[in-house]
Amino acid sequence: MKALVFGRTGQVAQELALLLPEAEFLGRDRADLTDPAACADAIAATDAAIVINAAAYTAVDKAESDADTARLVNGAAPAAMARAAAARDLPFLHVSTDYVFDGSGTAPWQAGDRTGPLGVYGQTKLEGEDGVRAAGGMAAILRTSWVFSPFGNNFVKTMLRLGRERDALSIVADQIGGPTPAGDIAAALVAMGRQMLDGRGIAGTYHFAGTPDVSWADFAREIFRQAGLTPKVTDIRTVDYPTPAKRPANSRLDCSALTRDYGIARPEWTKGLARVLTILETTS
Ligand SMILES: NC(=O)C1=CN([C@@H]2O[C@H](COP(=O)(O)OP(=O)(O)OC[C@H]3O[C@@H](n4cnc5c(N)ncnc54)[C@H](OP(=O)(O)O)[C@@H]3O)[C@@H](O)[C@H]2O)C=CC1
Ligand SMILES: Cc1cn([C@H]2C[C@H](O)[C@@H](COP(=O)(O)OP(=O)(O)O[C@H]3O[C@@H](C)C(=O)[C@@H](O)[C@H]3O)O2)c(=O)[nH]c1=O
Ligand SMILES: [Mg+2]
Repeated sequence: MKALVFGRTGQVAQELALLLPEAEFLGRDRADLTDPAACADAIAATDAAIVINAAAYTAVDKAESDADTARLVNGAAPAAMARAAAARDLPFLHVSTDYVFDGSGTAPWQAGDRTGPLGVYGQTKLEGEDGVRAAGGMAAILRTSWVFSPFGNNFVKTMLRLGRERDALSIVADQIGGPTPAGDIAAALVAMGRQMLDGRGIAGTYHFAGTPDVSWADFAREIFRQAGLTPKVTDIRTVDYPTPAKRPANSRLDCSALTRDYGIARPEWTKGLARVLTILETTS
């Protein structure tokens, strides 16, 4: 699939590179998302058949004190990309987050549910979504959650480091969501892209997360179990782990629309975790 991908070093971008060696990946040096017009120019000039945005400002706490940058990268740039793609009739795939929701209740969120971001990251990601939806064209937004991979920074790699350093860890147990392997996100994007290029795509906002839903503490326990590490994990509440940005308590995503419209099912994240641990073992 001849794709133009924004992002080169990120988790999803690196997994996309494994699936799409023929695609073109634009790093920060080729397209800086703080310059939305430059992103639009790259799309205007491309000979690719489809555009994927896998870049974002993902430092959730740092965004609280760096809102202007986060707003350009997560808000203005995806909007400009979507307009440029629509102007050329190119399908556009964009990735978003569970953090657009306020985390209330316990029911899995549907794509059309009321949003209510609790912090700057979620707010700016929502602005990006709104810009993509307003641009029209064959655009799909894939909201996902709790992404992990062998690449970059993520909760799995943090836990492996802390689990080797410490005998005991305190992990929040009142935030519930679906950990999602970046490799499965990349595969979902490729499958959606192919269906769009075949004329079978449906524009809209979709959810995609690994199953089952768990707390961060339970996620940590499974990481340690599979990795053969034995730190004691204590459940704590969000109020006992203060952070600059507030995070949603309920991040459960209802992913059934993606299965209905694109035939893509929720991946079992324990399997993706095993693959990630194998890759990390053989590369470290
Ligand atoms: N990580 C997660 O847990 C989750 C992520 N998502 C979403 O999934 C998508 C992919 O995330 P993920 O792969 O984890 O992201 P990463 O944090 O792994 O990577 C982010 C990427 O964006 C790039 N980037 C950041 N700022 C700029 C900029 N100004 N110009 C150009 N590139 C920039 C980074 O480049 P560089 O290396 O140069 O900084 C990096 O390649 C994003 O849309 C994110 O919001 C959704 C839910 C959960
Ligand atoms: C390291 C650590 C974290 N935690 C908590 C903090 C937080 O609530 C949770 C996860 O920590 P993180 O810093 O990985 O969380 P965070 O960076 O907020 O992860 C989010 O990233 C963005 C990009 C998304 O889009 C979200 O889907 C989500 O994946 O674990 C502990 O309770 N104890 C610990 O020792
Ligand atoms: Mg983080």
